[in-house]
Amino acid sequence: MNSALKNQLRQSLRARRRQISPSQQQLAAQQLMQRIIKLRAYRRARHVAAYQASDGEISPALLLHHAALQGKNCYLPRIRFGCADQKHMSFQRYHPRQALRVNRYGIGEPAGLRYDARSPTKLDIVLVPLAGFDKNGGRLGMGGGFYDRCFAFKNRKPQQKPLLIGIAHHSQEVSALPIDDWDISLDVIITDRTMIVPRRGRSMH
Ligand SMILES: Nc1nc2c(c(=O)[nH]1)N(C=O)[C@@H](CNc1ccc(C(=O)N[C@@H](CCC(=O)O)C(=O)O)cc1)CN2
Ligand SMILES: Nc1ncnc2c1ncn2[C@@H]1O[C@H](COP(=O)(O)OP(=O)(O)OP(=O)(O)O)[C@@H](O)[C@H]1O
Repeated sequence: MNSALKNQLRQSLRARRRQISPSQQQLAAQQLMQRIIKLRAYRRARHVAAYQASDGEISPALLLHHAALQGKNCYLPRIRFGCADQKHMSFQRYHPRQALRVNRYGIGEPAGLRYDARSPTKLDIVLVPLAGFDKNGGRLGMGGGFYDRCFAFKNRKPQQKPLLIGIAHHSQEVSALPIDDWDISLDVIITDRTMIVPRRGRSMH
């Protein structure tokens, strides 16, 4: 069963990610930002979504800061649980340094009454968190299916916006992930060491 295999891999990759030292985390975040700001897709983007790093994830905070200074609109995911614990995720407008509220997973998300969400189809680029990735654009997430549901439309029309950029520490690469039908694939993967464009990904330069 894929789900047992995925859970096992997820646990070990998350444990590995949590071992990364604070100084290596800082360096990795800088290297990541330097790589992303060179991309044409980033320079052209008006609406950029990322996430609030947690659990040893590589931090997109420097990049979001850069994006805000460039006058781009920034967004963070906000999760919601509906009837029968149905999981939903939206992208809420975010200004770096804005106060965040911690969700049930201990991850900061935009709070407050202003519900300034933008449709996922109207974002230009999304920096996607992941537990593991492979060179084909395969992604292993945290197991909630939040990103898979939110960007399911990309599986039908891969050329459609937004560009999904998986970001990770290089040590999160695995040779081949178990992939299910519903899994989204990444258009490009950027780590602190490299940029990987899966064969069916769009041209990035
Ligand atoms: N930084 C960040 N934000 C994100 C995600 C992410 O992967 N990274 N998400 C990507 O989807 C969504 C949140 N998804 C998550 C799903 C599971 C767990 C998690 O820690 N699960 C625990 C069990 C917790 C519980 O059920 O009480 C675990 O597996 O140990 C965290 C986030 C939206 N925001
Ligand atoms: N498009 C979808 N529609 C309905 N259910 C889905 C969809 N995508 C994923 N799921 C459900 O979500 C659950 C978790 O999937 P999976 O383990 O692939 O999550 P993940 O990609 O690791 O998580 P995340 O995207 O939150 O980081 C699965 O049980 C799956 O049935």
